Amino acid sequence: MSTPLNRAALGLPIPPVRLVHLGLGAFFRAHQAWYTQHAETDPADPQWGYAAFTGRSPVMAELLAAQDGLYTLVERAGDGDRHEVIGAIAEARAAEDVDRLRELLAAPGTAAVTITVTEAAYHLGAGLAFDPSVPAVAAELERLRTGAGAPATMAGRLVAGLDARRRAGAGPIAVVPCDNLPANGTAARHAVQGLAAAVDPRLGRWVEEHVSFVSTSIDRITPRAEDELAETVARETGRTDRAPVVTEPFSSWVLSGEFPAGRPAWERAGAVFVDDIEPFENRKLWLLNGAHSLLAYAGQLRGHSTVAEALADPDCRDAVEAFWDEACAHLTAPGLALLDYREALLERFANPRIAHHLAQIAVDGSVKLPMRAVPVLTAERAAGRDGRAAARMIAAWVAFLDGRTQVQDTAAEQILAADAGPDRVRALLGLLDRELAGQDDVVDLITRLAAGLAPTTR
Ligand SMILES: NC(=O)c1ccc[n+]([C@@H]2O[C@H](COP(=O)([O-])OP(=O)(O)OC[C@H]3O[C@@H](n4cnc5c(N)ncnc54)[C@H](O)[C@@H]3O)[C@@H](O)[C@H]2O)c1
Ligand SMILES: O=P(O)(O)OC[C@@H](O)[C@@H](O)[C@H](O)[C@H](O)CO
Repeated sequence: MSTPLNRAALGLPIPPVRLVHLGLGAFFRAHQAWYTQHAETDPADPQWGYAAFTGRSPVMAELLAAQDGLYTLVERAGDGDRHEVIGAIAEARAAEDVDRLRELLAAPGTAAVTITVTEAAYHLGAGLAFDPSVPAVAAELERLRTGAGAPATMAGRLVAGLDARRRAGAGPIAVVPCDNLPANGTAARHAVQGLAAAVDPRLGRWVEEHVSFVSTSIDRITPRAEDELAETVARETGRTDRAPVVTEPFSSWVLSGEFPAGRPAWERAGAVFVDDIEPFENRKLWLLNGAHSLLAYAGQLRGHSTVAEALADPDCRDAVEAFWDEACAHLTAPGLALLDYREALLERFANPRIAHHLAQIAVDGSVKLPMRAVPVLTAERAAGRDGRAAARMIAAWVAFLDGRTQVQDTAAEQILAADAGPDRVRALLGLLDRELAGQDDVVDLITRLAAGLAPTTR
């Protein structure tokens, strides 16, 4: 018989809320919440707690609220599992509870807001810039200006909360995006400050002066939990947990920026604070996430369903190694230890006990490939080479999309509307990078590579 998961039974105090999170998904619970718990000096008297809001569906908030914000983090190594109850979430809230978000941000004790809402949810335009003509942004602007309807996007909700903080005179705060975007602090600033300024220039100026947007490079492979995880946890721990998370043992967090209202001592848990984050970001986004996207499309075309399966296929593995060779030519900062990094990635990807589904990684390719394939392809071309390994990632995406009637992508409409004729590759490439789409030799190369990757040639 298993026992319920609650604070009274485990003798776990509720930490005071001094942090807010937007996007209560698996990664936040495996990463930022874990770092926060491990930053405490006295687990019996924690100093930093989270109020965490879902991004869309309220389900995770309901599940966690029913177990006092507690959940089991399963660290899954190749040779076994380690279970830990995480207590850093003091409050779990539905995304719609914007009144509570306003209240929390208006409190001077709230020091930082972390974010994991997926790359697409920043709703940025070309060059990751603020663009009021993006439909989700235009609709949010209308709601915020007229008050007709509650804010419904990450940036809109944050702008509403920051406005409450300004009115309360609660002082400066840090915003810490933890999504896989390059210069994610700048991207978050564009999304939030851009929207604030468009709603009210005074609010825009306040955000500029009082909000520190911290850039981060975040890493811990955290796949969607399998249905049977709750059962396994009950068997192993003797506790009923309706919201466990599975993750790998490895974790890394590199941050760059100011925390004007303080922060947990995340460095106690291994976080690293740097002045120049770009080389770390590019190493992670190109080598890890780039390889993931390549495997997601090329691997599924060859009939594989997980990262480990695809990596075991020599054809996919060679494509990854070739892409890494190209990317590494442009990772020239000292101290990146690229050979060790690549070796460690191969080991992490091959973890046979982590079922990281390629279908999950394949979502939103139109948003991810501009950060994972395009920079390497562009850099290779600038160096006088054709960038064929990076082009192959794009070709695999094109071949993967071929003939589909449904696509999980924020640009699904444009993808499905792309003409099936000779201009198809150019149209799809145009969704990733307009300049590359204007270059005939790039379009030809991707067309040829895609033809060689079609599922029928498996
Ligand atoms: N899972 C990982 O291994 C990992 C590692 C590093 C970084 N990340 C970053 O974290 C993000 C979330 O990953 P996850 O594993 O937690 O996914 P998840 O599906 O478990 O959670 C996603 C969260 O984002 C919210 N969300 C999704 N679309 C949204 C939208 N349009 N507007 C507002 N909120 C939205 C969801 O409601 C949910 O709270 C990734 O997209 C990535 O940028 C993930
Ligand atoms: O989370 P996404 O959708 O941005 O990308 C899918 C994976 O590449 C990603 O989740 C990695 O597993 C993660 O970035 C590892 O730290």
